[in-house]
Amino acid sequence: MWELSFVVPPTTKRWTSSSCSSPSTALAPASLRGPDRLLTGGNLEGDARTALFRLGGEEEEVLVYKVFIKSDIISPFDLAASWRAYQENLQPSTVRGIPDVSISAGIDAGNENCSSASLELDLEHYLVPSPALAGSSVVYAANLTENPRSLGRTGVFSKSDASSSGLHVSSHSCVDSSDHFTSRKDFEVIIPDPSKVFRVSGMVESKSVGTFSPLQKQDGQRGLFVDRGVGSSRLVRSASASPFTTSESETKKAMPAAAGAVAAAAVADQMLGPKEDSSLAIVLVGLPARGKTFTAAKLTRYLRWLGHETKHFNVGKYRRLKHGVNQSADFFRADNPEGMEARNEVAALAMEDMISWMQEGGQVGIFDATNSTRQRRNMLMKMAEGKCKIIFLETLCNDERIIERNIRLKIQQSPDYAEESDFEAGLQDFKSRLANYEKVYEPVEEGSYIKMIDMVSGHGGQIQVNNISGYLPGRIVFFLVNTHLTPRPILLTRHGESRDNVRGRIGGDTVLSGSGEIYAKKLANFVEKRLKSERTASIWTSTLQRTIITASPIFGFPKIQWRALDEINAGVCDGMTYEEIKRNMPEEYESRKKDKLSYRYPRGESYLDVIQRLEPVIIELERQRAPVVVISHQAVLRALYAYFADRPLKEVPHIEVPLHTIIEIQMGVTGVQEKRYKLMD
Ligand SMILES: Nc1ncnc2c1ncn2[C@@H]1O[C@H](COP(=O)(O)OP(=O)(O)O)[C@@H](O)[C@H]1O
Ligand SMILES: O=P(O)(O)OC[C@H]1O[C@@](CO)(OP(=O)(O)O)[C@@H](O)[C@@H]1O
Repeated sequence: MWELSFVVPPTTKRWTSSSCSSPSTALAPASLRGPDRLLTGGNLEGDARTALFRLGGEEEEVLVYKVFIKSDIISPFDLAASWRAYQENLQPSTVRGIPDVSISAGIDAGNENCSSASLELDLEHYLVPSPALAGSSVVYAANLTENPRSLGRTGVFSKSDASSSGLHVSSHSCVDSSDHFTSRKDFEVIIPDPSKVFRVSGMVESKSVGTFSPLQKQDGQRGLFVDRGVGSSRLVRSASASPFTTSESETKKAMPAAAGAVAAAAVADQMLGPKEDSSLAIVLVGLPARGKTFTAAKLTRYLRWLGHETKHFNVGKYRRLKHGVNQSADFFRADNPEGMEARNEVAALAMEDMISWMQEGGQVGIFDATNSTRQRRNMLMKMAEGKCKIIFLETLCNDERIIERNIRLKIQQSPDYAEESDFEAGLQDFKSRLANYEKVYEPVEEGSYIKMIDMVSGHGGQIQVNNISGYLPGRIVFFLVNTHLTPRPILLTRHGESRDNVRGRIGGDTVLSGSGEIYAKKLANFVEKRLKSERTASIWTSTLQRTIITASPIFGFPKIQWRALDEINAGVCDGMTYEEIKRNMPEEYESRKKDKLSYRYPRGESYLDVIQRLEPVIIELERQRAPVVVISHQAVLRALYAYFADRPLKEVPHIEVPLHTIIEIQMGVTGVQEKRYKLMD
């Protein structure tokens, strides 16, 4: 197989598939690449459609090739890029078939490989078990929240509840337990003259709430404490003359498992002095069945993935443990003093637990309950005073159909109705409970708040914010603005096997092996069949050829190249085998083995770096309403998958993402579900 490249001058007026077969250019520089030879300096000559290569030498050897041109429509951008590349490098253009954004033509009726008539694929036939997310049953998010410590102490806490937490992750983890969880390499901070920057006595002002909090340590404290993005009162000037350093234990406690923007914001906050309280409480507000637990779980997942230490406290879980699962609607009446007292008590216990955890270094606590009266919210604000900043997150929904659907989902999922065999009776009870709440509901008008109004109906939704400032709250708002509930699949796959994969070389930018090419075709068939009933969908690739080539047989969908989807940059190790790294750079090899998550290749990236650059990809995947096929790389897909599967950061570098396998993430009203298809043996 020989590949002919030629360059079209920018003066070419028209260059479409039809003009391709009779080019108006008289002379176009050409090169020819074969399995063992590259011929440059040739010309593609006008109507004769022959490529001539004058090889020089005494005999002035000339090679003449007859050329048959078959081309898709070439965009002006491609043409310009091709010409620029030629002029700059005097080399054959390396511009590959697909520009940054391209819409491939519809399916060519004459092309057997692509026509749906040839599709015999039975998708179910390729299904394989998924390691983390149960394919069919969804775990109710409230069950996965924090286990009550305070109730544990009083002996009310039951063992079965403890084991339900985190079930979908831990039971199938495939993780190397030798992992560590520090990321010091990301925090080498050099500060020119610290004495001019910090003037610290024993107290630090928290400007946002105007309170003063004592420093945790004063004399003799060394080093820079990083607050993971919400500000902290823990920064002090180094007491010694040495540059800012931290002891091992301090580092472990205070350093975020994050890189890039998260780390930069944390360090900047520290250098300028604490602007905010050290911990942030997101307190949910809303009537039952308004998506509070759903939203709390999703936000927890996002913040943890970014490297912020976050916990989700669900007051319902405390109530069930302390008072049992069978409380009827009466328990929730505002004029039932015992019920009110019991509910306030469990709310206070959960808040206490959350604050204790924050005082041990926890960063973001998500406090999930109805918190539907001003009185309840006042109680929480009092408890938080001087300890953490509170932002209320209210979920409002005016669409009766959505509320009805949510109620039905709750009867199916909530442990409150697990023992109720009569669905209709459960429904009636839940509706009375809701009416009890509605009677006394007071929308949030106090403090800092974010209101999500009709965000799931798909139209007319909005987010209102009041008195929100700071790095992390800003990110939270941005995340919430972009999330929705429209069901759609996200298909994640690595590129087909590359030639470097075969040789065991990391990184690089090689084309596909034979079996990689077969996968590309099978993937195209799969995508066509899986998405045939979808109105639209898009294909995202990295900018490396192994993903672009894998996407090339897919027709009919726009293709987008993202640099953010490029494989982890292996820096000076790019192109080496793991064996070569071990032999030639044993220290690097050992460092990576010890802490694969935060190890950064010299002049390259760490997994934490990769996660940071993938944040816009996650936001866009959340925002998209149509299906997306992501064709990317092992490290990148580990990071993306960890977000959807809610896997802890330390597991990310070890998650199994095999070649020639499609991971289908189904986003929907009950959360995230997963299916895996293995297209080749
Ligand atoms: N912002 C929202 N508004 C309305 N419904 C939502 C929202 N977010 C999620 N939902 C839907 O509400 C259902 C019930 O949510 P859940 O979190 O259990 O309610 P709550 O905690 O408010 O009682 C979810 O399964 C989801 O489909
Ligand atoms: O972090 P590890 O486990 O090394 O995995 C990432 C590696 O996976 C590889 C294959 O070994 O990805 P890819 O298949 O995209 O080429 C390397 O390029 C990359 O460095």
